[in-house]
Amino acid sequence: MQQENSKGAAAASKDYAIGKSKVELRNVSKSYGEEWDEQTVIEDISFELTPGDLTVVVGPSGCGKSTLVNLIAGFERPDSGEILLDGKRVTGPGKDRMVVFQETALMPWQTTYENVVFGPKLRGDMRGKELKDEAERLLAKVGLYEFMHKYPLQLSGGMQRRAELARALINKPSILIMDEPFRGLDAMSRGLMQEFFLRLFEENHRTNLFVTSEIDEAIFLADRLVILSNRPAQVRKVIDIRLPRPRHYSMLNSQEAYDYKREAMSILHDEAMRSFSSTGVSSDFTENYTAQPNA
Ligand SMILES: Nc1ncnc2c1ncn2[C@@H]1O[C@H](COP(=O)(O)OP(=O)(O)OP(=O)(O)O)[C@@H](O)[C@H]1O
Repeated sequence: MQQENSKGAAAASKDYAIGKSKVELRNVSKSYGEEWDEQTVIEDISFELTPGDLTVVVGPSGCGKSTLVNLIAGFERPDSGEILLDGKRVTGPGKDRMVVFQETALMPWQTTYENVVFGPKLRGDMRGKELKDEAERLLAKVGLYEFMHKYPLQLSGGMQRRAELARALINKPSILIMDEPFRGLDAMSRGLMQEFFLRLFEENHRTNLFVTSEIDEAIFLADRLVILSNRPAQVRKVIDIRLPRPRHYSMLNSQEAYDYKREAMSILHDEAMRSFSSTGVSSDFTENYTAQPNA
């Protein structure tokens, strides 16, 4: 539940109380298409986003991860089952659930600052000096203070993702949802963004859902890893990742991280095999394919 903070609290502690919501998915299913060509994408999924934790959903390409995001964000409705936010059923989108997508959603004709203030200004949630101060505080936090008057196309890919984060955070969401936000960035920018995002998360431990298809990224970030099957997506396994925080990339070389990776890879490998055999890929290929964890 969103808490009000006492006046005059420091910015960091002001952030700390925000975004500690709980999300419960109970037996959620979703299909698309008409009865005669119906395609079940999500099948009987149940798990929780626990308050203050970073839950990472990982699964094979096309298994239904974005559909899951759309359901939690309220852009889509489940066919059966329910999604609860702090015990209240989700029936549509809301600023309490902000989503950062893999494609940039920044408006190219507006400056970075204008993009960040757009939502609260439109809704009239904040205005004047309060809005300006909050936008500047967040832009400084994501390292874009000097770039606030630049247009999105004048920013690098990593900077655009950080601008999107500021644009989401200004709404003080109860949960932050990230749908493969670093996909498409080059390896160096992706690594830097992962570390940057972790620092941001570890500052206030906002309830967070992060979707990815990269195992290393998943283990590096997660408190809890939810591994999905091929479509229709079902939960194959939930693994608590107990690597210490604050995290550093070197931790991915530890035995503990290796063990997590091996377990997750083995499940995803089984899913890949099931997918190959159902599409008739030759057994020569499937027998020769083995997952090689490389922590
Ligand atoms: N609105 C829709 N109408 C019809 N089919 C849809 C719709 N949204 C998603 N699908 C189908 O659901 C399946 C899962 O798509 P989704 O984008 O959720 O998977 P994903 O795991 O996020 O994929 P990727 O790893 O490629 O990002 C796909 O077959 C897709 O075509």
